[in-house]
This record gives sequence, C-alpha cells and structure tokens, in this order.
Amino acid sequence: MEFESVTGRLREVRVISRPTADGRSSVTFRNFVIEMPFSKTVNLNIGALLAVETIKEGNYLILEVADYVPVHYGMINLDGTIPKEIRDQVMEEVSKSWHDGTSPETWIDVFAYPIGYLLTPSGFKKGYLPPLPGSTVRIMSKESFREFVCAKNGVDIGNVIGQDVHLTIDLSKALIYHIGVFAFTGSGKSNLTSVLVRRILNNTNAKVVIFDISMEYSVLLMDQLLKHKSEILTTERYSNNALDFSRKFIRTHVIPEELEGEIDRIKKSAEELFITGKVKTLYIPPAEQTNLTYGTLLELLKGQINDKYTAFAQKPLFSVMLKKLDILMRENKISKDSSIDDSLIPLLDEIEEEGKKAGLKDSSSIFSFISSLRSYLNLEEIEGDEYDIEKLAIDILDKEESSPRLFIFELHNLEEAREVVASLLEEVMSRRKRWFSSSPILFVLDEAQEFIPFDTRQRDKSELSSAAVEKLLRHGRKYHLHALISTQRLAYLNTNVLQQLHTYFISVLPRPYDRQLISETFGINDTLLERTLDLEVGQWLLVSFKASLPHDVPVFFSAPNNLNEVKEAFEKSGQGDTFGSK
Ligand SMILES: Nc1ncnc2c1ncn2[C@@H]1O[C@H](COP(=O)(O)OP(=O)(O)OP(=O)(O)O)[C@@H](O)[C@H]1O
Repeated sequence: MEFESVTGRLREVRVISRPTADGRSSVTFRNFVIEMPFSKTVNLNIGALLAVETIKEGNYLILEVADYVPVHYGMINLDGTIPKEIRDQVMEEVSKSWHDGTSPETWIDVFAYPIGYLLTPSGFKKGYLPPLPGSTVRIMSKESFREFVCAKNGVDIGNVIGQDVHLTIDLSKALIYHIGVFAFTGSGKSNLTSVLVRRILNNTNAKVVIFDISMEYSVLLMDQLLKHKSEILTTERYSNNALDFSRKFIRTHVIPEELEGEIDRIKKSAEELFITGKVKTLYIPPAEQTNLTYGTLLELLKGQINDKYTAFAQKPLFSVMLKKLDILMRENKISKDSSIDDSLIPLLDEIEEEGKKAGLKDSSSIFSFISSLRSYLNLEEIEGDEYDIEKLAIDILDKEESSPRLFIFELHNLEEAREVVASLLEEVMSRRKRWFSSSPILFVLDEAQEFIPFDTRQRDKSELSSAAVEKLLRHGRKYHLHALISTQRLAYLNTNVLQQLHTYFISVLPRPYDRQLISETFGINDTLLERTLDLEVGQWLLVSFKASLPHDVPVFFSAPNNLNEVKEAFEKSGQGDTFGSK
C-alpha cells in the first residue's frame, strides 16, 4: 500500500445520532476529525481514502473524506462578543497567513468516516477496530486508490473526481443486483442511463428493454439501435412510408440542444430503422379484454366442485381435472398468472375420455366446460397474427445470437404504459420460469415513481405495474432478469424496493428526506451525502453493496457525455462506416 507524503493526526471521534427519515427510530454515525497541515497543494479531496492506526498492531482503519475545512488558531474563539475592531484586525492577519502558507497556526480539519474496511498485514478485510487518537493518518496514493476502488478488467464509466483515475466497474455483477439512478430533474439521469446501456450492450451479453415514457431514448441511443439487432416498439400505426415515419419521429421525440445540428442525420437514421424493419407496432388488446389465466381456471374448477347444482356424478371428474391441472402447473413451473395455452389440450382430451368411459351424457356440464375452454384456446390462435406482448416476450427471451438485443418501448400514455409494463414483465417472468436460461435481460424503468409509486391506485393501473416491478426486483435475480430504475423523487417511490438494489448512482437530491433515506438504506454518512448537493450536471456518487466494485466504497465521479458518443458515431458513419449495422 502506498501513501502520499503528507500525514495528519486523528484528533477527535464524534458520534452523531438523528431520527430516521420516517421518524420511527434513530441512526448513529461515527465522524472522525483529523488535523492535516495546511497547504494549497495537498492532494486531498472529498472521497479520498485515509488509513489510521488502530488498537490492534499492524491493523489500519480505512476512512473516507467527507469534508475538509481550513482552520486558523486565531479565529477559534472569534465570535460576536469580541469587539468589532479587534475582530477585523484578527481576520486581516488570518487572511494574510493563508497566502504565505507557513503560519504554524493554520491547519486543515478533515472530517472522515469509517467505510467498514481494515488494512491488515494480510490485505484488506471487512471490519472495524477503534483507531488510536493522536496517531498518524495517511492519505492513500492515487495508485493504491485505483487498486482498492476500481474493478480489475472492469468497464470505464467516467473519471473519479479529484483523483485523475478512470472509474472501472464490474458491469455484469452490477446488473445482477439491480441498479438505481437517483437525481433531481436535469442532473443527467437519462445521460447516465444511456451511457450504462451502451456499455452493457457492448461489454456483456445482456439484452436491454427500455420503457420510455419521455420519448428520448431512441435519439440518445440511435447509433446503438442501428449497430445492434434492435426494435423500437410503439402502439402507433404508421403508413408504409419511411419518409413519413422519419418526419413524425423528429416531431414526437426529444432532440437535445446539442444534437440540433444533427437533425438530418437523425432523420436519415430513423428512415434506416424503419426500412430495416426495426420499428414495430405492438397490438395491445382493449383494457376490458382480459386473458383467462391458470389461476382463474383453478378457481372455476373449485367453484364447480363446491357448487351444489353440479351433478353428483360429475364432481369426482372435476376433482380429477383439478388435481391433474395442479400437476401440470407444477411440472411445467406454470404460475397462476400465466394465460392458459395449448399445454392444456392433452389434459382436456384425457378428462373428456374419462367422462365418456364413465358414461356421462354428451350434454353434461363437464363436456360443455371443456368445449368452451377449447373455443377460447382456438380464439387465441386466430388473434395471434399481430405482434403482441406474448410475441415480444418470446423475442426478448430468444437466446439465438441473431435475435434482437435492444428494445425501446415508446409509451405516451401513462396508464397504458403501466399495463404494458405489468403484462410484459409477467409474461417474461412466467416464461423464464418454464424455460430457464441464464442469459441476462435488463429492464430499464425511467421515471420509476410512475410505475412503482408510494401510493398505488387501482384506477390508474399503478397497482398492476407496482406488483410486477416489485416481483422483478425481489425474484428476478434467480432468473437472470434485472432492473435499472431511475427517479427524481425517492419520496414518491415505493421504498420497499430500495433494499433490492445493490448499485446506486446518486446526484443532486435537494430534499433532505431523499438523502436521508439513502444514507439509512446504505449506512452512508450524512456528511458525505450532503456533498452530493455540490455536484454538477453529469457528476455522480456511486454506492455499491457487493456489486459493481471490489470493495464497498462510495465514489464520486464524472460520467461521460452520452451525446458526444452519439455524435462520434454519426461522424464515423458520415465517413462511410455504417455503425456496423445489423
Ligand atoms: N456527463 C455529462 N456531461 C455533459 N453533459 C451532460 C452530462 N450529463 C448530462 N448532461 C447534460 O445535461 C442535460 C440534462 O441531462 P439529462 O436529460 O440526462 O437529465 P435528466 O436528469 O434525465 O433530466 P430529466 O429528469 O428532466 O429527464 C442534457 O443537456 C445533457 O446533455
């Protein structure tokens, strides 16, 4: 381990408690105050890592800098009780001393907190040991910082602020444990999400499905749509004319100011997407038309068994049917929410055969019941020509290398968007359970508070989407189905899901409640989260819990500008390189 030449000393340990954001309990943070010599050139930044001797020989506690302030001895007790003239004189002297830089009365108070790691003779270990007050505190060198913080052979997602180090993360692992992007509007959420999506497409084998209610991702990822096998899904119908499509595309999509000079290229690219069949209209059945699910069928059978008007001789056969249905569902891992399908037909044949053998009349209610189920299944087949949720789910789950990798689902209508999210997630999850595969799929939910709101209402369909997204976050990992959720207000989100996310990207969150919630969920010091208020557009705090990084260290970094990457791709395509179009 290498350190900077400047060292400091541990002066104080402060324990700070405050009520939790919901006011139900309290949280406690340990803050350490370290004195460092004052210098304008010291390599000390928010997020720098420090090592301090502990009570156990050879073991150092690792601290992260959350804030630092220059201090002058002459001003410690300089308050309003001192006459103004004297105050002015003292401040004048103090102000000069910063510039000559040699005053023995100046130093830097560094506020740092333990991040849960010890440097031991055998390397880094998780843990905490009390540090020795008054002992030496060292600053980790740039090289050691890189080794401790960044993922080896990881994917570059920007630059660590103040360290001149490229931040590399383990993207595949980040995916596994779901990702959250939280920041106030205009802080760069869509930009970061697009950067992450393009890195995922180019560095992993994951497929990505984006639910876009702001109509921005088809432009932000235009080069990726052209480069990879992809689909833009819409509920609108277009005439069979690429020019009409591209004109409408420009009118209906958000074109960032920085890309206004590229309108012609965007138009041309939209035409190319249309001509190559990458724009698909999705058929969504009318809201009232609900599919008959296995769960409903179970209920119907139970109803027949318990109904006093069901003929006595038929009741055992309904019970056999119920039992066989249960076996079929268990053997094929069919969930109650799945729509009934052709796998039911052998069971219907069998029961019909049994009924005939038992000598039941043709007009028996069990035969009518079976026959109406057959009509329903036939009807489903007839409707099957349109590109619908079921076919889309099949494309998303397709493991063939030639199958699409990027799906951008453009949904203007919020209620419809919630319904689509719910039905697509249910369909994909139930199919994955039946035909397991380990190829990862990432679902991106922008404006996640619209799909998993704190307050769900049946009327606006948020109950449906909330249940489906919660299920994806809780159980998706087992089936290699993952989520990236992005929101501007945590207070409006169903916060039960926060624990399921192991990688957080946080930028400016002006409301204290939102910051407190994050600091409690992840055990990050409040002082460090307060620093996110100083972040500029495109700067982020990355917090990972056993996911993106080799050690759980909160890191401040600047993300690349996604639009530069789009522009670069446009420029290359202008020089004859055609995005490697598929
Ligand atoms: N890393 C970055 N480098 C340079 N510019 C950036 C960066 N991130 C975002 N920006 C710019 O900041 C502006 C806002 O970004 P973006 O649309 O991604 O924010 P947002 O948080 O998604 O906003 P909203 O909540 O309104 O959708 C855009 O013009 C974008 O180009």
